[in-house]
Parts: sequence; structure tokens; C-alpha cells
Amino acid sequence: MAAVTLLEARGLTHRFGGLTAVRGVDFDLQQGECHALIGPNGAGKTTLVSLLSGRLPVQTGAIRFAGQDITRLPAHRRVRRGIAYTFQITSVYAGLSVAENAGLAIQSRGGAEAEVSAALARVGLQDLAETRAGALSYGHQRLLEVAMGLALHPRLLILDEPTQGLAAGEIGRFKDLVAGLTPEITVLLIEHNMEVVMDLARRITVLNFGEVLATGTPGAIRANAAVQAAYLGG
Ligand SMILES: Nc1ncnc2c1ncn2[C@@H]1O[C@H](COP(=O)(O)OP(=O)(O)OP(=O)(O)O)[C@@H](O)[C@H]1O
Repeated sequence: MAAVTLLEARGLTHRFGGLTAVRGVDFDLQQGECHALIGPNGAGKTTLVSLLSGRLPVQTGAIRFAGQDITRLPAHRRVRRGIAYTFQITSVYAGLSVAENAGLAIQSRGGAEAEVSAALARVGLQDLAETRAGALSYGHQRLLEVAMGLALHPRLLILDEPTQGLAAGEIGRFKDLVAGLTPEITVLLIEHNMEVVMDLARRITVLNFGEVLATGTPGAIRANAAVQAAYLGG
């Protein structure tokens, strides 16, 4: 089956003062894939997804999503087009219950209160619906963020280091959750845990010093000598 391009970025460059965090990046997401973005600390991963989600304004380059130019759209309008970035869109309100948090995300796109239990069940948080979000374990808070991202009915869900701070047992559960999202939802995953990346991603892009070092299947990335030298280690 021919791949359909959902997102296409061309020539993205982003400078913070004198520091070029992202340099001439071309980046494609195919509809329905799970695509991982990896690379050493400071490689520009968060900057790149911030440009894609609209959290940072595009200085140079262009972004198309679902065939339309979104380069100048602010973040909230990109959310409406179907781009959800958990880091930004779904900050959890510690004083509200799990269900109330999910309800806010659902309301923000005009959805009905009745969707809350299904949204929580999808990530396995239904039994904690009445718990104050601030009292959740770190792992459960991450799952709530994902539930809130999904409540926006995104076409693209961007997850920024979702397994950071999760216990080993929670990582397995998280992998199952993400694996079940595609191909209905396209997933872009920034992740340092290589086991998670290799298990979930259909394609991987490696950033190094703000530039794309390689893009390919997990097998091709693992075998790439430049990637091994820069990131995966010997
Ligand atoms: N708001 C900012 N102001 C100045 N410099 C920044 C800012 N945000 C990021 N940087 C710098 O840009 C570079 C890329 O950072 P970025 O956070 O995008 O990397 P990353 O690959 O996501 O790193 P990590 O894996 O550590 O999260 C780094 O040198 C960082 O210090």
C-alpha cells in the first residue's frame, strides 16, 4: 500500500539567539505510522516538535499538514486541525479529579461529558476517575495526559518522552496503549528508551546537532554506522 503523507516539513531552521537548535530539517510523517524521533540530549528534538505543534513560531521553512500549509497557524488552530502535543495541550490540573481533567479536554473540542469514562478506560484509568490528579503516581499522570490528548480526537498525537519516570511494569502497558493507537492515529514519539522505540516505531528519525542524521526503519537505523557513532554507542 502506498504511503500517504500526513505532515511534511521543509527547511526548518530555528535559532535561539546565536544557537541554531534546528538546522535545515526536512521531515515527513506518513499517515498511520508510529514515528520515533531520537538523538542525544540537546539535538533539537523538543525544538522540532515545538515547531510542528506551533508552540514555537516558525522562523525559516514551511510545514504542511493534511495537504494544507500550517506554517503560520498558532498552536490552538493546529489542535483544531488535529495536532495534539501532550506536553503542551494537556497540562494536568492537580486540584481537579482525573475525570474532571478528562472532561476539560473533551469540552475543549465541544465533546459530551458522557465520553469521559471511555476516554479514561482507553488508558486504564477508569478506577481512578474520582482521584485528585495531583495524588496520582507519575506514571498515571502521564497516562492521564495521553487520555486528554486522545480526547481531542487528534489525527497526530505527539508524545514527548512519555515513558520518562514510568516504572518497568508501566512501560509495558504504555507500549500496548501506543501500539493500539495506530493506524487510526499517527504517533510521533520523542523517546530515549531504545527498547520502546525499536518495538513501537515503524520509522525512526535521528537528530544530531539540530540536523537529520538518518531516517529509516528500526533495522536500518540500528545498522547505520553514523547513528551508532553519534547516539546508539558501540
Ligand atoms: N528556549 C530556549 N532558549 C535558548 N536555548 C534553547 C531553548 N530551548 C532549547 N534550547 C537549546 O537548543 C538546543 C536544542 O534543545 P532541545 O531541547 O530541542 O533538544 P532535545 O533534543 O529535545 O534535548 P533533550 O533530549 O535533552 O530533551 C539545546 O542546545 C538547548 O540548550
